Amino acid sequence: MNNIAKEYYGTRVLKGVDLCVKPGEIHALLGENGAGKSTLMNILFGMSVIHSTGGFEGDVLIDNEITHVKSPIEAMELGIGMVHQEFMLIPGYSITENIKLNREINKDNFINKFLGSKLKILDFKNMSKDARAALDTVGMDVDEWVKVAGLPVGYMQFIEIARELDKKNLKIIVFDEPTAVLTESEASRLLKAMKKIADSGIAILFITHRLEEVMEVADNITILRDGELVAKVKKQDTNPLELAELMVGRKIDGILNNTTSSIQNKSTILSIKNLTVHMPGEEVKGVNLDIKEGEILGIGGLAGQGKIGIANGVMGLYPASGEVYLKERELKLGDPKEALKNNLAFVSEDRRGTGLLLDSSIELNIVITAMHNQRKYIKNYGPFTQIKSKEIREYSLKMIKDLDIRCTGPTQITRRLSGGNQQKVCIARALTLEPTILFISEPTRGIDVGAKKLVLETLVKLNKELGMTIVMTSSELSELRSICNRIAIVTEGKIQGILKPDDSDANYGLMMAGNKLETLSKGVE
Ligand SMILES: Nc1ncnc2c1ncn2[C@@H]1O[C@H](COP(=O)(O)OP(=O)(O)OP(=O)(O)O)[C@@H](O)[C@H]1O
Repeated sequence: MNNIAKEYYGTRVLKGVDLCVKPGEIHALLGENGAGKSTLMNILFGMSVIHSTGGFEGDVLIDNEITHVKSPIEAMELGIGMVHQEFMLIPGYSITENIKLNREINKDNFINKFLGSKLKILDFKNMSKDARAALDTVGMDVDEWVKVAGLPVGYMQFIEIARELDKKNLKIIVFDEPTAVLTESEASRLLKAMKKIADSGIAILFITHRLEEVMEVADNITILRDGELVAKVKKQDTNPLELAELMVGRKIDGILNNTTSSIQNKSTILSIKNLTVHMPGEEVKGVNLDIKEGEILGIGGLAGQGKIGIANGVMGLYPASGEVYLKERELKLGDPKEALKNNLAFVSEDRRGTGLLLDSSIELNIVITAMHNQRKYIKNYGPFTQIKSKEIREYSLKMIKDLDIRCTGPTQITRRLSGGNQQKVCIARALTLEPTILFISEPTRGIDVGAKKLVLETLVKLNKELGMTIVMTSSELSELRSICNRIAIVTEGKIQGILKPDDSDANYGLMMAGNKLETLSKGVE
């Protein structure tokens, strides 16, 4: 891609960017939230958001030929593939049917010989063979005829990749934060699969915020900042700190280490008893957990083991049974309004379900739930209500600064923000409720290294200054260990045990693999 420039509604978001990827290379594309990575990829894929907003300048060359891709279908025909962050699989279909969707193999039979090709039947044997080959490349040994519904979320990513690999003309494949939903072991399997794919001559464009992964697999790295190309480096000539500094344009200090205060004398604020939650792929099967007032409790564990289901169950988003007590009051399960009424707030792990009002301003999105549920920022004069616009503006500006939301200002509509910045608006919206307990899942998913620290710092600040109890679910152990007082590990839908943030890596590994470590972490519970 040569000298690419793009404007959205008068704002330049790409300014003369070059990106060159060779066959068989793993090329990392890095940049802060809003740096322009997705926009560059949208140009490569010929997405309509680009054409409908005035197109772009510069040239895209594929195999040295200027090729302006007009649509995603054309991109696919040209051998450009994409592994979506939001899985696009059909749950009721088997793995093979998903891999071969729209590229089914047919065979002749007695009837179609006479009545035409429309009556050909599916050639299951050859479809199976192709699916198996693609699954083997990504190192997935699950049966290829198993239904996708109910498989752990970690598997979905591998099926998406297998589907791309099965397209025989694939030349370049874009991985957009592929490990964000994976656990550490799954992520390392994915990185291995990426190397194997690259070895077969397919180029990989790797977008990630995890710099250690870049150091592990990338050959070359392109870094964008504010829509400009700031550096092209070879992996062997750099290190994660330098990459982080190139991305944000300033010195970065290490991940914060919260000096966790003792929770021993604290009383229980939320008591969960025998909770079961029917969340597909994240079933909770009898969780007992006491959450202490004013603590930051981490919930960790491998994908598909149920850690994600706990907050979703308590907040009433999935059918649940068992008992949950807020102090002495029993909460009605299965009703999201009940949770909000009791001043519990939730930042979901599900990016698609974040429910932003995409055509409304950042400031309205930040305050809307608090306005509706708590009558905050509203003044009543008899039958009339007035919105406190000045206070909303001031508060939004503070949130924009605290969470480093990259935008043109509080009135910008959220649709025009990058994915990571939309995430930050969701976090700000939950914080505005000043909840008694904040459930926050995967708080830094999709958020760049610089802003990650800010988000975690904001959580610590709210915990310390307002005494907010926080329950944070994350697949990043380092993140849990950096700010939590205690970390509950979930395996097979139950709490396997509770660890201290400074317990050894080996103990974390053992517990996540399902071992009971009774003698560990005395005094933690
Ligand atoms: N549809 C749109 N309309 C207007 N502006 C947009 C649109 N999509 C993106 N932008 C703007 O373009 C800039 C680059 O955004 P982009 O999504 O490319 O960033 P990114 O590097 O992919 O970020 P992230 O890591 O958060 O996904 C941002 O300033 C964003 O606000």
